Amino acid sequence: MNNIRLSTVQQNIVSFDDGALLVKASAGSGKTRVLTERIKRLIKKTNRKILAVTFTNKAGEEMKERLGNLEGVGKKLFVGNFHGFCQQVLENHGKLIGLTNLPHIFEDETDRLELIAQAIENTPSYYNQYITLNAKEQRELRYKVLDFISKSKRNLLSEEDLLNRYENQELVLLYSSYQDILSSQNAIDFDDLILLSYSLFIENPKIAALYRRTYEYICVDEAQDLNYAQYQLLRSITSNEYKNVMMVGDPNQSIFAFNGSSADFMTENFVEDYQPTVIELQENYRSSKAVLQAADRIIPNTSNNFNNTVIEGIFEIHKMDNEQTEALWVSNKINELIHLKHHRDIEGEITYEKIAVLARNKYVFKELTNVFEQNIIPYFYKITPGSIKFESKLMKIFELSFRVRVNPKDSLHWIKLLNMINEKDVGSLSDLALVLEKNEILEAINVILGLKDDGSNFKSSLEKFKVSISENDKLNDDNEKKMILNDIKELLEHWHEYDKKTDKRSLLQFKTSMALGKTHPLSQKNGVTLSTVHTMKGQEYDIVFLLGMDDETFPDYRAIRSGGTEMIQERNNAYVAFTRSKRFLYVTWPQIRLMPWGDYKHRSISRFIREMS
Ligand SMILES: Nc1ncnc2c1ncn2[C@@H]1O[C@H](COP(=O)(O)OP(=O)(O)OP(=O)(O)O)[C@@H](O)[C@H]1O
Repeated sequence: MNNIRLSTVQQNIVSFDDGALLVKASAGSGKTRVLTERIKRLIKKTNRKILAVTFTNKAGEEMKERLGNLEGVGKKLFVGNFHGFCQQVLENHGKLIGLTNLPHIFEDETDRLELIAQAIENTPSYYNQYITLNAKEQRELRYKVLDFISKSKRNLLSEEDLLNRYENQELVLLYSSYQDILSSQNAIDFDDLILLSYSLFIENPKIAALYRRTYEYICVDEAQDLNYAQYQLLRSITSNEYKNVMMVGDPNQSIFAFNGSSADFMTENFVEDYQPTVIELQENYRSSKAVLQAADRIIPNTSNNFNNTVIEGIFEIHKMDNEQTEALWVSNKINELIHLKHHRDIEGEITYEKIAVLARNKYVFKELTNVFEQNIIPYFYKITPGSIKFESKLMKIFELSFRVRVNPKDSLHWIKLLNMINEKDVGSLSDLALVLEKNEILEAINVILGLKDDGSNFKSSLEKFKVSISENDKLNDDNEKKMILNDIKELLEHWHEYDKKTDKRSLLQFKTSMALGKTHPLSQKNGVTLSTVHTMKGQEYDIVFLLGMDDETFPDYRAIRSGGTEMIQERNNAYVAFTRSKRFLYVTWPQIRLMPWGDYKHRSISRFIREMS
């Protein structure tokens, strides 16, 4: 990797000095590569710091890994996503906006929806209508309110702005009620992290100036994914006189519009506000000719130079009778490739780890995983890093108790905990320990009560707990025991990741780091990767299967209904899927699909594929 010779255009980006820079780069053109090389150079050059914003923790970690043990990396560079950066801003200066205790993050959507239900209950005018609705309508309404709150925050609107702007004052009342509940539990959501940091910079220009002085250079990767709040946050730090901002992105890979992202912040606002030098990177270094020609038929003229590509590669489209035959075909093809071992287009031996199966949504994998299990093909789901999703009941109880331990005001999870163990009228974790009979639940609670705030006995306590569970003869459900042990192992892996990256440890900070997805072990798992396209952003595999390319699955039926931006995003999504492949790309679609409500439906080929021919 380090021996790669950069092209002249890539070199120009790496050696770019002061001023604003916009790098518009198509898929596989080496964006991440040049960004890393430029940061490497700037670290050596500057006495101050560099802020590198990535959109996924994985991208950040990869960047750190590529920078290796270069002197100064630890001290001179902040790499992370916006949420991680804001968390640090609030940790250091939150007091200035009244945050005496650092709030806890409620990262799960299901938790936030529950708070919405509480907020509705607290708002009588709304509640009276709400209870007349059926369960499905109530659920839709909770989502609608959550969406309204999230959108308002992403547009940096204060409650006062909302009151002036919206006729539907009840929605605004719900917003206030939701915020009150959050703050009574000393909690915030992800959108608040950005909103609060933005307010902090706007209300305290001296702090913004301090950040300007601290960070001599700011680099934003995947800048096509910026949303309004993130862009304004950057503006609030940089103000008008600061120009050393670099943005790198690809408008054709913009696929998060549903989160308020738009490539316009990079291609229009940034250009207008900072007047950057613009450099385009178009040569694709990743993919074979076959893959590039196919991608070019999804979105034409993105990477013009594929005629120079020497590796031929494979692109095939296969029509299947139904989902079973589709899954079987993929599984057989994988076996065939594995047995082949070598192919002149692929460097090294063909292994399961070089293969990914992508789909528009995770439901498409159902048949495939059955067939993989029967044919003993190892696989794993790639998930967006976040908190651990424990499988065993005991560790779910552990997790709820841990949340309450680090945030005693967290009544949402406290009530969930009591419901889960059928207890009521208990006020605290230590009281709970007094009323529980002697079993593994009590043991879990005692482990949590025994943890020191600075986390110094976290590892040893969890290891002891693990031994005790494995020796517990009363746990006679072998499956549950296995799940508990797996869950503890996973928790310890997260602790390990946290521990190795942190100097000043604490239980609270560990919980926050998990919520921010910073503690996910990066190690590649064994087997074929299954992933939705959104989760596969920025990754590459030698062999890619794109499963379920029937119309209304990909593009998604809702996008077809809405048209406009949503369909552009769907096409971008297909483009991202195609360009993840380095060498071989196989697209499949079933002519009959089992629908979620239980009947079979005839399908036609995805319009994106049909239009290619
Ligand atoms: N000058 C070069 N010569 C050879 N290979 C290169 C060169 N630049 C980049 N590459 C390789 O091309 C591939 C794509 O690079 P990288 O991941 O940086 O691209 P990207 O633009 O970030 O991709 P995407 O946006 O599609 O995720 C990598 O395998 C990288 O090592």
